[in-house]
Amino acid sequence: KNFPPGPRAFPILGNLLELNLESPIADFEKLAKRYGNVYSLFIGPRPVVVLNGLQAMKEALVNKAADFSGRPQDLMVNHAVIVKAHAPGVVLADYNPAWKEQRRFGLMTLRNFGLGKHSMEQNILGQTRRIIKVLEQSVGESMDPKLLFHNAASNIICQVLFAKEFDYEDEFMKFFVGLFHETSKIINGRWGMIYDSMPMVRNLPLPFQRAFQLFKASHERRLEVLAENKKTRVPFKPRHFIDCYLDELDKRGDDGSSFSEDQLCAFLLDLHFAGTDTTANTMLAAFLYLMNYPQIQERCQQEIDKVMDGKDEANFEDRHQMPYMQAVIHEIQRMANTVPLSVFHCTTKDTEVMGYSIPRGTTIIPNLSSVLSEEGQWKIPHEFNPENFLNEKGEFVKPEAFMPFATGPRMCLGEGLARMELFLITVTLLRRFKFIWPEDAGKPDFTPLFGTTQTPKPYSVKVQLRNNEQN
Ligand code: HEM
Repeated sequence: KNFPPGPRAFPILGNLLELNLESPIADFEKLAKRYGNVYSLFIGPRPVVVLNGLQAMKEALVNKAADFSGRPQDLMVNHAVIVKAHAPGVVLADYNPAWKEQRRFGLMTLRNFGLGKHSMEQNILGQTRRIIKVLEQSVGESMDPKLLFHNAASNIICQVLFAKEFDYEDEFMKFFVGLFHETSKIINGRWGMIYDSMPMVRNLPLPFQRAFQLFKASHERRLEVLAENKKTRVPFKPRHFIDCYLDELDKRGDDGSSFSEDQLCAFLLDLHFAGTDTTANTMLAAFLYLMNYPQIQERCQQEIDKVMDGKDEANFEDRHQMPYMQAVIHEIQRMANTVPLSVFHCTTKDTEVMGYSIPRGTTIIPNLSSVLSEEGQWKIPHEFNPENFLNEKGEFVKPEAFMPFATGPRMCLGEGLARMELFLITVTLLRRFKFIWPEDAGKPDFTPLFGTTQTPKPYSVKVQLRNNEQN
């Protein structure tokens, strides 16, 4: 009763046949025009409510945060990623004291382990130097930057988690970057939909079993990393996230808290997965736009040259002197729309949003995409234009509708790290190179490939060394 309106559902598949599963974003937009900013759908037998626009998003995720911050528990992603049921990690954990405890620990540890401090900057700049080396070898030639950014993002988070970086050809690196890529495709694709809609097929030897195998194998690898670190660990002299977590376990003993080695293993995967694909795909979008808007790229470089004059390396504080660069990076995030439907939420009790009643246990899709291009919230909602983040004095301003990291208590835990990466990598690369869209590349296609994390269609870059003093 008083459930949000939506299209009529068919048995078994619900509304799946009406959605373009290659990318349902445009269909979601059409449905909002027809039914309003809060509407319902059936994904298979499961009712879901889609939230669109800033007002609905704020009412649900911020004002009624406790009602809307659960996570659905019986999707393929839960079954595949969570190898031990009692240790769900953070991303997929339901809204409960265990999640809160783990999240608080994660945030605090990321902060203490150098966010905003020198060590995290050095970590990011170190990986950027590796990118530079590869790009220098390709001056004048076209090259696909995809793995470059994935490897860099993976190494940055591995440094935080267990103080290790890997060669791009290393088996461990290839395994994890491949795991993220392959399992996202399965979970977000047709096989994931079939698994979620038809419980009777779940045990059949269908292609989605591959995702289960890969996550199990990744669990074994995480156990190996943990065992290796335990051999050299000195209690209460933490070197990285794993040590901090083990110290916390020692401190707590058997206090009945949610801390355990299994939880640590789940947390490692969460941070590695969530911290790799998101940042790397945003970086890919960044260079796609910068190459195809050469005047914007040049204006960034002028600002960078001015602020960096006489300095060897950028630091995160430099952003305050670079309003244009800040505007460009935020505009890239707005257009990249990297996590378009957030991570699905779930209601924790019977509740209401925008006047509609939503029963407990309803899956909620926060359509972040709808807010990032919402008319009325942006000066130029449907175009790539840094003016969206600049006032008349040329100062950087961040509109409330900028929520690529979502909002509310479940908001991205890695926002601080991600923002630092996007700034330092982009500024450092733009200072050294001019990025050119290859002559034979045809017209750019900005429409991303859909997924929990969207990525630009494959493309190539060409770089030229810039003639500043640094070169
Ligand atoms: C541009 C980069 C990134 C974007 C756009 C992004 C976006 C998001 C979004 C939309 C969510 C879902 C929030 C919700 O459920 O309401 C999320 C959750 C999360 N992100 Fe990120 N993220 C990025 C980078 C990172 C990085 C670098 C890390 C790791 C250090 C990270 C770790 C997490 C975790 C652990 C969660 C789950 C939080 C929870 O459930 O409490 N993310 N992120």
